[in-house]
Amino acid sequence: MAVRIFTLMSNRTLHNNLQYMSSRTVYNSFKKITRTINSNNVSFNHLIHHRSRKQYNAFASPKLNMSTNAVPKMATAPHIPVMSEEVKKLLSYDGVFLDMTFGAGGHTRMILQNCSNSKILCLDRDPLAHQYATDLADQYPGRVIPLLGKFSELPDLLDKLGVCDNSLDGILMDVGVSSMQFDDPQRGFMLSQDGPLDMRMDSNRDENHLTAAEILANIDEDSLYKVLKYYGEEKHARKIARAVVESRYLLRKLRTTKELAELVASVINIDGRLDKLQRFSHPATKTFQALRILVNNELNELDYGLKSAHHYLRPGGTLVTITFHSLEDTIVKRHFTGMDIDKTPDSIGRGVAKHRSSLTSYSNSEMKQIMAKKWVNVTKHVLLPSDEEVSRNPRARSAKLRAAVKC
Ligand SMILES: C[S@@+](CC[C@H](N)C(=O)[O-])C[C@H]1O[C@@H](n2cnc3c(N)ncnc32)[C@H](O)[C@@H]1O
Repeated sequence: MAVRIFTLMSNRTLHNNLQYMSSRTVYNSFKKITRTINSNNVSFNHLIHHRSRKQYNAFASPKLNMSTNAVPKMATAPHIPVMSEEVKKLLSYDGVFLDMTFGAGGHTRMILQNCSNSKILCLDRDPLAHQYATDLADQYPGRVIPLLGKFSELPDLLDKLGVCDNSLDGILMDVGVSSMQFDDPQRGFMLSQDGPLDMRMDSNRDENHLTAAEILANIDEDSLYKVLKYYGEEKHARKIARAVVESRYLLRKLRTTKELAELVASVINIDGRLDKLQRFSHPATKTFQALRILVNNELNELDYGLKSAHHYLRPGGTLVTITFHSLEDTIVKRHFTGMDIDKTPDSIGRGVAKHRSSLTSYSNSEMKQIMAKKWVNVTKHVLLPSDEEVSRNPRARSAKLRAAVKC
């Protein structure tokens, strides 16, 4: 059986994505990773775990008196929506919205309650989140349309519903992993508790979607090094990549989060690092981040999602994005500033410098490119969560919010 790592990923999109990292070598390494994984047979026998579902039912239950202003408690809320007040201000008008990252529906619920004539299309790639959206649709008849799929599947899903281009009034993308995904050891994102090394946001939705364990069992050292270096910004990428490959000969294949976390900790030989809040962070945190991005093809998906958002928003409609690490924020920034995303920053700089030295003004084609602006930024600078929010919900600490209106 041929196994594809990146479904629906054209070479062009992959190429564009990797340009963000300003490195041609990463692109080449990914071609190699894709080839390596294409040539392997794997089995898919993971089950979807519904533990978090119970939490959600408790959270969504009318008995808990879910008002918009109520801050859900950690013990009951499966995911606390980040920068909700800021999102509320930016999307506080009636219309048809698209929540591209429904999760546990915290932001959607806030929009439904704040804008009583609004309707919301609710997309998520995770079947568990989709089930939550279906439950919410029962609570708000005729106002919520649940959609199961990835950003790259959005055009097909919207086509089936007859949603036209340039028609949506507002879109939200709160990218990354939800607390339901993080906090369930069976999903494989967690460092502190053992579980299968899975990391697929889609669970078993696509039988060709490889788990982290399957990738680690097949990837070559150089490709893994590049994944860890660019997606994880991991200083010890080379050592870790070598150890993972060598472990195949010494141990049985890496199968659990604990096995990987221990291997990384033993290799880089530091007890831990401090995060932004000066809290202990496990030495394998960056390795886990890199793998998660790879398993879910997150940067390509984000690039595709931003293009689709532009396509379906009406002129004057607002897109709000929340990202959680610099690689994602760079992609959003480059879309919003209209930087030519097929060019690296270096090549743009060199091109302009060369042009300026030979001519005193911009050429017609360059001028057209400047005029063809797609977005106008609503927020002058990136918005960050307040100290109060971070102390209430430490997971908000690295959030960055940007908003732009479609031209
Ligand atoms: C941070 S959570 C969103 C939380 C949500 N705003 C809330 O208030 O509960 C991110 C969600 O986006 C989903 N997601 C991430 N990448 C996606 C993609 N490419 N396509 C569709 N959903 C995606 C994840 O499955 C996850 O449920």
